[in-house]
Amino acid sequence: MSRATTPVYSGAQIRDAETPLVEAGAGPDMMRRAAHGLASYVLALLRSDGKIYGARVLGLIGPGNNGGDGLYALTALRARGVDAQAVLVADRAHPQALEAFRAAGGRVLSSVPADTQVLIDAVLGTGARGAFTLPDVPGLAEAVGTSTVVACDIPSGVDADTGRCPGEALTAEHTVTFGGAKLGLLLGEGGLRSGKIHTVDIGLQEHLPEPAAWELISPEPTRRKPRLGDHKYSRGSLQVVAGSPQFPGAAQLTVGSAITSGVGMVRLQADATVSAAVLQGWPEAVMSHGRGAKAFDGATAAAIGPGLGKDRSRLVEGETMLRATVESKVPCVLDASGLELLRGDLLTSGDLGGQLILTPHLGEARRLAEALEDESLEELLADQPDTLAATRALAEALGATVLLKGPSTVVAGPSGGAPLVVRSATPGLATAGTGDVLTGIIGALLATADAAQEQDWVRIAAEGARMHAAAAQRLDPQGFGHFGASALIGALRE
Ligand SMILES: NC(=O)C1=CN([C@@H]2O[C@H](COP(=O)(O)OP(=O)(O)OC[C@H]3O[C@@H](n4cnc5c(N)ncnc54)[C@H](OP(=O)(O)O)[C@@H]3O)[C@@H](O)[C@H]2O)[C@@H](O)CC1
Ligand SMILES: [K+]
Repeated sequence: MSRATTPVYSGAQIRDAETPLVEAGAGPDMMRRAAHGLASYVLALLRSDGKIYGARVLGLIGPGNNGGDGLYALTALRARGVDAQAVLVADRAHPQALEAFRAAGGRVLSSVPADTQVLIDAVLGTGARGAFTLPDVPGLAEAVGTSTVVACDIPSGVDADTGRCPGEALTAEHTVTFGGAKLGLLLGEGGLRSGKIHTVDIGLQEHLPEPAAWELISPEPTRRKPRLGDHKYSRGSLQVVAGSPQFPGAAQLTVGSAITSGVGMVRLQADATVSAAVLQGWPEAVMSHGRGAKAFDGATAAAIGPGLGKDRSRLVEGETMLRATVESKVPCVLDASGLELLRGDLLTSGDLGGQLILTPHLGEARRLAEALEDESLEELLADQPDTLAATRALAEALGATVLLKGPSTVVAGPSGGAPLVVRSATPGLATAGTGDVLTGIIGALLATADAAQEQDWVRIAAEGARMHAAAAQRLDPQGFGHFGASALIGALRE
């Protein structure tokens, strides 16, 4: 993997890597490094907030090693003059860490002081099992609202493997995590509760296995740039089947975002009204008059689905085009109503090919699972979805690449390589039409790509999601959500 990506591990992978080191007696050293990393991070937060000496920090301490990390971090903070105290939420705490904390003058309180500036959540880490109930500590609920919550390793209540929260959970603005980023910090509800993630090296690196996933954090270096000598055909041409009289805007957004993402030519197959509307905004778009597979001649990729709605003739055109791409193995992105074309043999072949990229949101993925009559997949997509496992399972069942949209988008190929994750936690993206923009971006990337293998399609789809999220971030850094899908197109240029 390139440096554009960083590894992400399951909680179990991190624990398995730690076990032999703990058995060899390195546990205390690792805990000291973890605590030092956490204390340094909190000190930096306090410094940026004005002062360190006398600043009020409270550690919420659980019964295991996570609580031990918290207590050692409080001890280190005390050495720097921070007024760091603890509340023990269980009837026991890491004995050596508690002793060190007390020896440094730390006190165990029975409530959370109202003037707490930073609240360290060191209740549960990777040893959490089953549902969590928030501790009944006076002042805690208020402090959660007024102080900066920093999670030690992972917010308590979040499952480190999946991001699921089987019971209650704490929400952090920052998470200082040890040894490697955990899936639970990125995925599902965990992705909404972990805030900014900072990883501390505790000496595990060489003991870690292949990661369970990779996070794409900066532009994919393999993305094709125009070359001297290129012409409009050599730069790829994208065939779009989008829009219907009811949803002409979907075609505009798909075509416009494809053009803006950089492709030799974008051709649209649509009726006269939709074509006219698109041409007004995007005069460089080319209208293809052929019908069915004929319109597809010479295109290097296709984008099918946005805004076809329930329009029968448009859906038939979409299906003809989809079959043509699957048969010829030409890359294609399928979204929105296009996903409903996956019926009969298209649903059950199990071998559509990695070059076909499906981009469902959770609801669309659930409908696909239902159509597949796959109960275990439905279970993975239920109330608290396991988005990583679900994306992999859906990709495997259909034999296609699947990009499951959400606050963290997951992309998996059909034959089980490590999925890519893109954090797109920009709530402003939750508006009508932003999915059509993503389809256009991925279509353009597919049309211009020098791609041939499964992992290439996974990377292209993830790069599309990253560009989409980065555009939203540029447009709306404060997260007010004051933008629509068309504005996103204007913000695509990096
Ligand atoms: N291994 C290492 O050397 C290193 C580990 N490190 C750190 O240790 C953390 C892992 O520590 P850990 O294994 O002690 O587990 P931890 O998360 O503290 O919780 C276990 C305790 O919680 C309890 N409990 C469980 N579920 C519960 C629930 N739902 N609700 C309530 N209670 C529940 C459980 O009780 P039990 O089930 O045993 O009765 C047990 O007492 C890891 O995240 C990292 O921070 C780093 O310092 C690097 C070196
Ligand atoms: K924690």
